[in-house]
Amino acid sequence: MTSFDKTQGVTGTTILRNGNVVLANEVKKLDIAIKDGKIYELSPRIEEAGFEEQDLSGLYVFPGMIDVHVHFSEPGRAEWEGFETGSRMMAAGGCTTYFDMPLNGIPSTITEEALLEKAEIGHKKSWTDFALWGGLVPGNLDDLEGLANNGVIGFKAFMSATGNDEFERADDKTLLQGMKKITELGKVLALHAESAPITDTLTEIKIRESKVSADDYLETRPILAEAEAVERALIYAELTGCPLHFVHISSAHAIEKIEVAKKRGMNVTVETCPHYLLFNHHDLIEKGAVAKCAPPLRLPDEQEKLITLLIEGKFDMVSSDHSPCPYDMKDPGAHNLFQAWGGISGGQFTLLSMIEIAIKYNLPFQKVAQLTAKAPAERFGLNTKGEIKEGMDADFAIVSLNKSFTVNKTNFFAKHKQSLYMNHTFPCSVIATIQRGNVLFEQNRFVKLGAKRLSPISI
Ligand SMILES: NC(=O)NC(NC(N)=O)C(=O)[O-]
Ligand SMILES: [Zn+2]
Ligand SMILES: [Zn+2]
Repeated sequence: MTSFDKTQGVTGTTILRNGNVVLANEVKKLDIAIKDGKIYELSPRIEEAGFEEQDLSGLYVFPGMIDVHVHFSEPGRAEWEGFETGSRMMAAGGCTTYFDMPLNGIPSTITEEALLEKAEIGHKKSWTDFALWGGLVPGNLDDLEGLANNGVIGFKAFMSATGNDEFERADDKTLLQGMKKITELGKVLALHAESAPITDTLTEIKIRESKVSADDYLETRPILAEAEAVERALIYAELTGCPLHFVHISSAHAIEKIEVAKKRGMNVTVETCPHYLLFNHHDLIEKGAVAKCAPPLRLPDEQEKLITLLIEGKFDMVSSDHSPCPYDMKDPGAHNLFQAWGGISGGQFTLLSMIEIAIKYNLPFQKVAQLTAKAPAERFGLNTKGEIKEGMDADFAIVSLNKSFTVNKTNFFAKHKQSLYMNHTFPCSVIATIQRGNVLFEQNRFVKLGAKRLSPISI
């Protein structure tokens, strides 16, 4: 079993030998020389005096995952997750950079002051590099410039209820004015695209009629609610020229609309999450609140459509949307699903999920690397990350296909151990995670190094 030398420092000089390296266009057996945290050389056989060596025969070397969508809820609700456990969990899943969302923490990241406070906490506690989203909410239009000047990776707004009193959804006027400003600031606006009028109205009716089962929950968030919001947002983006990123898209209908916009040359990207690909509405019925999210897990036929769209390259990237909460907010015995927290806890499993899907559907591993690292880096301006090539940061996820991984309470490193993924067996496992040339995680052992907050170099 490969055991990494954890003593090497940032200036560590190491050759990772014989790994199956997942490049942008192929997987190739190569040596990787690391020097001063960068990929110094890539070639079939490297001879460098004085370099440490690690043999990676039989293992796969992916670019460290860049997860653009997590909620660590700190400051203010660190007991929900927090930077310390959240980022450590991500490292255990082969993730070397994450973008933390502006809501669920208190205060929300909707002012310059809140951003700087959160950045300081992240610098102290994060196990991996990270970036921070700013929020667009009613009334913070004048804060957007300060947030942009202090390096937010982009802005996030909700078109439906957020589940969070401290972060209001954006009404149409806020959306339009915000898009105009965000265009001027040269940033991207990420959107939770579900129609508030549709979801709120259908929810009120169900609650009034005391119909609060899993099926009732699904009926309150129909695919049309997502399609309508996507359509409206695309029209506003056409009006304002605002670059858009749709988060956690869950339906083929929404993708149809996004594809038309892309073909018309609009600046729009779209993500989905592994839970929409690996699970479906029957898991909500069977497992209850741990499977509750918004948009909801869809019926099996929609799940199949999403997998087909993924294989066809219609999703730009995949993120976890890790949105955990304290145990009692996901009470498995909750008779009223509507009262349970909406969010899937599983940030550790995105890369493993994508490799599972790649193996099952014969998707080349370079496509997995595109979805989990290259596309996020390119979309959000991280120009030293996202691909294994000379000069880039030495960020890697070392994966074994010869060792399966069954999720349990000891190998799932989130703060709260309830998860939709509990007892799920992946056909692969993360052997080690390396950040800028240093071993962060290896076989359930962690090494704390010190993280960098990233701001986009250019969009
Ligand atoms: N406040 C949240 O964490 N919401 C999240 N919850 C989900 N997806 O169920 C989200 O991304 O919308
Ligand atoms: Zn959302
Ligand atoms: Zn989210």
